[in-house]
Amino acid sequence: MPAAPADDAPRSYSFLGPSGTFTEVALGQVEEARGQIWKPVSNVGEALGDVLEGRSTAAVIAIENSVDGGVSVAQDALATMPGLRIVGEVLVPVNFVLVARPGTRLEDVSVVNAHPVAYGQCHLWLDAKLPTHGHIPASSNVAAAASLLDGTSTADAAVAPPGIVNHYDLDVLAENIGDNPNAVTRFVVVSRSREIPARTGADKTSLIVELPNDESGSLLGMLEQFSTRGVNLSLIESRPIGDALGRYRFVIDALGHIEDERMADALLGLRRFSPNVIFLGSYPSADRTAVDYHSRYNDEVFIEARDWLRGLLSAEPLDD
Ligand SMILES: O=C(O)C(=O)C[C@]1(C(=O)O)C=C[C@@H](O)C=C1
Repeated sequence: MPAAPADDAPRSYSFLGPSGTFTEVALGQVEEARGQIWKPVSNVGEALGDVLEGRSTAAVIAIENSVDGGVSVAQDALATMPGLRIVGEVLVPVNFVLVARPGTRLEDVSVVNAHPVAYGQCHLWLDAKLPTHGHIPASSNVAAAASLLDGTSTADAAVAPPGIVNHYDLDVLAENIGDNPNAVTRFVVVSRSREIPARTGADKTSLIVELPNDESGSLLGMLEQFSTRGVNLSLIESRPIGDALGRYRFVIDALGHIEDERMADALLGLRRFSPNVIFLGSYPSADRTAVDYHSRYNDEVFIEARDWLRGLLSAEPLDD
């Protein structure tokens, strides 16, 4: 295992680069990262590898977009790289421009370079304005834009964040090309620390859960672990496990903290039920909205019920 850095050593944060990405904007919202080392990397796997192997204290990665859904590359990496924990989340409003080399006109564009998640958020506009265009996937939108100028791209244009013109000498062919003007991307801070952020009352718990094989109703059985404890979910997505057709794992965000009795009890239920539960972390939710739940799922109600059971088992004489 890599040696732990000294307490006063500068901390390093890996993020999808180069400079100018939405991921960098997200990192800017992470208080602990201010004044620390920011390390641009080429992809999510490299960012998480940096954390696992001790080259970085933490990584910031995109995990969910309000238009395009879960970022599957990030979900799959978290499912298959044991030892990582989510310790925080931030939300970034996203919108996009189409940029090209100076002098290019919109009608000259036949191939567009874009990160797949950004492309998924702009395809209505692109299909309407450039119906015959082709798409080349990029590692990030800023990398797509930069490659138009360094001679490495065969594309005519790139989808990029609006601030791109502050970094590169490119023409903006169109603004606000996102399909939804209110699009938001959710980013998570991933670390190797086993320390769970303190409970705030406005928390999320991220999990990956597999279902028992070939049991009818097992999806319902998994959901019941949450519903019978009054735990609400804010995200549930299936991702293929990859070893056979029809085998999926579920990526879940549940509202609450592992120290909430109802969440702890749901986790115990999941652990008994599922062949594989990965606890990815409990952390304050970005919108700081207190978790709403019925009073019958208060901590006190769980504690009282446990005391009642203990009382039934004890040899103490009954009170009159
Ligand atoms: O960070 C960036 O700017 C990216 O290009 C990556 C990314 C992503 O990975 O989802 C980030 C946010 C946007 O929603 C689209 C793309």
